Amino acid sequence: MPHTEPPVIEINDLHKSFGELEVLKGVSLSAPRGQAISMIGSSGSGKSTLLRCCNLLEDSQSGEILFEGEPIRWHGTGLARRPADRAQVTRIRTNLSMVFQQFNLWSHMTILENVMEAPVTVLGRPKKDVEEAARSYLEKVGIGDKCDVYPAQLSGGQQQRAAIARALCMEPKALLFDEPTSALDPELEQEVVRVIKALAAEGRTMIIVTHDMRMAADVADHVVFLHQGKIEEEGPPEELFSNPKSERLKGFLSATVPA
Ligand SMILES: Nc1ncnc2c1ncn2[C@@H]1O[C@H](COP(=O)(O)OP(=O)(O)OP(=O)(O)O)[C@@H](O)[C@H]1O
Repeated sequence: MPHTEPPVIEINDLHKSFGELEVLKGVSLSAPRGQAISMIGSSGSGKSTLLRCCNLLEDSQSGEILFEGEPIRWHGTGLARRPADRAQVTRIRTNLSMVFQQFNLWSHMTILENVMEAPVTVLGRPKKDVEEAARSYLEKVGIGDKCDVYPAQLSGGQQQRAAIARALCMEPKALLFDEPTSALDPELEQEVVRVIKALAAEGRTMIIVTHDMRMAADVADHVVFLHQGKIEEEGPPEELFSNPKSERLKGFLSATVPA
């Protein structure tokens, strides 16, 4: 029998509320290894929440989350449901590196120290090996000459590329991007988009929440359109963007894609 590899991340019928507000209303999503997924949708549709549920930064009230086929174990139900096994959460979280809109670099550390911090302190990897890897990832994202400067000395685009190098240095199974270009001036956006595109071309598993429809189309193998906490439509970018089926997606695209 052929061996079918489980997806890196699989979510089945996930429900998530903040108090009375139900934000995810039964979402199922699968991120097979090597696939880049763009997640689009109006403000408030639940994109960031879904991304944060993937690496357990948010709790959820019902539904399954699996990492490489391994289900998250829960205790409690409803609003009291929490992951039951902290060690499992830590292991999964270190395998799903997140890149945030606001970069979240440590301001008191140099760029090299920022990139080295988690692999050394969280994963306990030897400093010498991590430094070598960190320098090569900084080179890869085009800021190999910025190792010894502090974040405040860099442009937003350079800081975001440093944050991507930091995520890569954890050698994760997937990268989760939460609006990676939204805080950047348009002229700096492109340098970050180029890096993300190169990562997609390498076959990295990625989920990218974005308002940038061009990036969503260029980078992804698969696009998911979220509307009010449900997946309204999904498919390959060439189909979704040129031949949207649902009226909601048509309306969303006509409001967001420049003519
Ligand atoms: N920590 C929280 N506490 C309460 N409500 C929250 C919290 N985080 C998000 N929400 C609410 O959940 C809904 C979905 O938010 P989310 O950030 O996931 O949407 P989004 O699609 O990513 O939006 P945007 O594109 O504006 O970032 C919104 O109504 C938001 O106000």
